[in-house]
Amino acid sequence: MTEQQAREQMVKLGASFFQRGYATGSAGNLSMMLEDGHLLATPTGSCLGELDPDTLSKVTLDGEWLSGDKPSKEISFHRAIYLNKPECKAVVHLHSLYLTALSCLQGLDSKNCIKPFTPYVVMRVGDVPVVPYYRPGDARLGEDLARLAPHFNAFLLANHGPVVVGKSLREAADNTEELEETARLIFTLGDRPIRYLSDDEVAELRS
Ligand SMILES: O=C(CO)COP(=O)(O)O
Ligand SMILES: [Zn+2]
Repeated sequence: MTEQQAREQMVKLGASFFQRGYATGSAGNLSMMLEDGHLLATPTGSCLGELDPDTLSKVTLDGEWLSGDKPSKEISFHRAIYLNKPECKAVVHLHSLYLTALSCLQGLDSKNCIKPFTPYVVMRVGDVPVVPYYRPGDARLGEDLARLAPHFNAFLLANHGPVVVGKSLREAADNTEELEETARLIFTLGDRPIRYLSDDEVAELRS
């Protein structure tokens, strides 16, 4: 994919998230690795529904701002993931309604906040650890994600929202939607007893 195609894809996926209510206002940020090894990211304060391919931020893996508008304040946690997970080529962070609601619950299992009850989360994403609450932009988000990145494909920032990685921006976006819909199912099911997948059923999906 050329850099221009990458820019256009980021604009298109941002608009798609926004139009379907997964992103609102100026919350959330996207990034992807370009073929030259630099990162393309959404500018700080930008609305995912109104991105401009020509003003997207370009930064080095070391965090040097090369071109475009000022990068997201979360660029350091995006970088921490790329630096610690070589197969990761894209990162999606949203404040989507149901995952953010889930992130505000007390008593989440910090090792995996989504106990499997449908197959796709297991097949596509796996366990989702919880990162403790820090204010947006705090360097500790990057420190914690650096530690977790080698082992997981998605993370829930407590009282904030999801972070999902992928081998492409398309994959990271699809997996974010899968997780968001799963969180929606959790709230839809409410207090009704859930038949969780058994250990054998989960193992079969992972094999
Ligand atoms: O989601 C956000 C902070 O966590 C949005 O921040 P940016 O506008 O700087 O990307
Ligand atoms: Zn955020």
